[in-house]
Amino acid sequence: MGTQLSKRNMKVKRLVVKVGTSSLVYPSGGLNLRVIDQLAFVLSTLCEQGKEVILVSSGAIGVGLNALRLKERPKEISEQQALASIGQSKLITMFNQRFAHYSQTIGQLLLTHDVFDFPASNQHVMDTFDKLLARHVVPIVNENDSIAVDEMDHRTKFGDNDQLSAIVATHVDADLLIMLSDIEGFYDQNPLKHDDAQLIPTIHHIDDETYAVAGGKGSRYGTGGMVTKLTAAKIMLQHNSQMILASGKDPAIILDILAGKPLGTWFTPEEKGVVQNGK
Ligand SMILES: Nc1ncnc2c1ncn2[C@@H]1O[C@H](COP(=O)(O)OP(=O)(O)O)[C@@H](O)[C@H]1O
Ligand SMILES: N[C@@H](CCC(=O)OP(=O)(O)O)C(=O)O
Repeated sequence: MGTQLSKRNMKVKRLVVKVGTSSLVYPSGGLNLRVIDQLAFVLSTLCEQGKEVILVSSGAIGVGLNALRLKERPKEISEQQALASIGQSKLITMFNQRFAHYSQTIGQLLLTHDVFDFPASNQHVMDTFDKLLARHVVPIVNENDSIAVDEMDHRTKFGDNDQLSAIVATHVDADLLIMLSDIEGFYDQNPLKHDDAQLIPTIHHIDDETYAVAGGKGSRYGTGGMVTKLTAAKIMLQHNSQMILASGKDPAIILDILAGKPLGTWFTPEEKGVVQNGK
């Protein structure tokens, strides 16, 4: 546990932040305006400091459910896709308002998996990211839930935004992926079921043993639970990059993470996992 007290070495120019539905939507269904506003403030501040920031935001279906006052996610795909269409436009409107309050321009990118599979479309989406970042705009990314569907050999779904955020982060060569969830980090057992679960501060390798302690989702809005977060971390490690899993309750945590404070769980290749002792 010695690393808990040491500052992390964080040199980040290009950053991807992923925020899950559980951080954006209250258990009762309403939008968490405080979190949205703080995210807008923190990410705008980082842009002002010259960093390049991409936000991958979930929430389309959760916000759509609330807009129609539905308590349960409908089973039918077309119903879910209609909800995503309603929720995504409300969500981006809210982000637009809050970022505008901090004089920050945003852009919306709704992606499907095939974009990354075909070289020309992959190149185009990369060019779009580059142009937006060069103009100090924050791209806000989600899966295009209203049209994504898998058929035969045509794969358009990512399945979950944890993997989408890692795919985006590796494609744009981000220095760091910060994954904000409803939990402080990765624990040695599911903290919802075990009171004595311990937070693991640093992970260099993900193997079957790591997956064995990853449980399912924590709220009715979450999708993948810890399994999809580990898969995202694995994608980052394979790309010799890093991810920090931390709580999205207070998005100001992003500033502390970038300052090197040992918060959450740091998934990092061994050679990058250097800490500055005593600073
Ligand atoms: N080993 C573990 N460490 C931390 N959380 C775990 C673990 N196993 C299962 N979980 C659960 O995973 C949940 C986070 O996943 P999820 O509900 O999908 O969140 P999000 O909406 O942020 O994507 C936590 O609330 C927790 O209950
Ligand atoms: N694209 C979906 C979210 C999928 C997803 O992975 O959700 P979450 O587990 O809350 O990050 C939506 O916007 O509702």
